[in-house]
Amino acid sequence: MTDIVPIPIVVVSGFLGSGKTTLLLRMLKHAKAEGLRASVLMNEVGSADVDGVMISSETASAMLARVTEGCLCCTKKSELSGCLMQLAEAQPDLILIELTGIANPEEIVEAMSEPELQDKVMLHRIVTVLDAEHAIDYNSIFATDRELVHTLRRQIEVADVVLANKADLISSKTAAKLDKMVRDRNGVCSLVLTVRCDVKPSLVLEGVTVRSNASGIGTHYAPPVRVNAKPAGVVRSSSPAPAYSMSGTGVSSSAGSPPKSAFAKLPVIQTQRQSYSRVKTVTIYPGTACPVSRRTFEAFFSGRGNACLRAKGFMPFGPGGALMLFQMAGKRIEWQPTDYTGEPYFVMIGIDLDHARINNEWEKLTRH
Ligand SMILES: Nc1nc2c(ncn2[C@@H]2O[C@H](COP(=O)(O)OP(=O)(O)OP(=O)(O)O)[C@@H](O)[C@H]2O)c(=O)[nH]1
Repeated sequence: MTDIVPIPIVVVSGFLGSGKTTLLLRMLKHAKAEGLRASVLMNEVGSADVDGVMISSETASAMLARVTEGCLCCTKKSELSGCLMQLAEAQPDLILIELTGIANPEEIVEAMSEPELQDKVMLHRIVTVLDAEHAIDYNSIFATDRELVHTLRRQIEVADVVLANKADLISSKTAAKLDKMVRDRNGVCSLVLTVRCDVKPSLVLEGVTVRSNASGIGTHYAPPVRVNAKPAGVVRSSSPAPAYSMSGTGVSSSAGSPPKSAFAKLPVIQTQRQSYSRVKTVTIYPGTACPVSRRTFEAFFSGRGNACLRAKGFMPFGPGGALMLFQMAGKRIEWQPTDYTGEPYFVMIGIDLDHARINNEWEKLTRH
């Protein structure tokens, strides 16, 4: 007998700039090498979709859907089921969802349980990427935004896999603190220290196989097995030993495969709250002949504290004015070459960002 098997979904969550797109790119590369057709749903809290530009140049065979200007877990939740229906129609072997850095993944799971989606898609894994350099301090840094603190906590509590990413930037002492912080919140997840999300792809994609035909009939996908029967909202402290741990010098793995999503069939908590309250975004289009130097541009973001948690965009600071991908995460700035050929722009994301003030400051800077 053959069954129509729902398409597995991997949800990638984690705070702004932690490394979600880095992980997504790795998983897409792996999927392609394995002959898996992956579709992607990207969500950006602002109006400009920098990550979507990076993903589209990486995913020749995949279908890409984008939701911008809001968070799929709250303000844009009503769009999620339509997007997933659309992506499912193309019968990919896998759907990857990259959430905004301020999204609560449990809300996505809730939306997936809508009747029209139930036999089309199923949760495979929730993977949360942490910025190992800063994650321990989030509670104190964001103390004034209770919704955000709750969201960041839930990102860890409901994850099947937690990547403590940016391990190149932390000491072993910080790694030990991080290990404890994650384990206090989630005793069952696989927890791995990573640099640039370099993780064994099987930890995320094990069990995902090529669907044998376009209708999905005859696939060998094994449905998730719950490893934890406690209701959502309960901190899972006593639990089976994780398949991977973060102790010692880094990753260690034990025998056996990592668990399928523990969260797939947990009772859903109906929550009405927004996942953040004070995080705002500003997008600036400086024009093709940007009148400031790269150094002045970089200085524009410094000293802003929580008012600039993340910035990214495309600016003409490459050789001969070529566009470069600009990334600022955790106060660190990176520049990379890009295929993007559109108009230069950058996005700033921060707490209580004042749109008019940022615009004024930018204009003032460019007049000198
Ligand atoms: N030093 C260091 N930088 C990293 C690592 N992983 C990612 N980055 C950099 O961190 C920045 C943010 O990475 P992304 O993958 O875009 O993070 P993200 O979570 O998708 O960001 P948003 O979706 O915009 O919130 C980029 O400049 C990356 O190159 C790492 O392990 N170490």
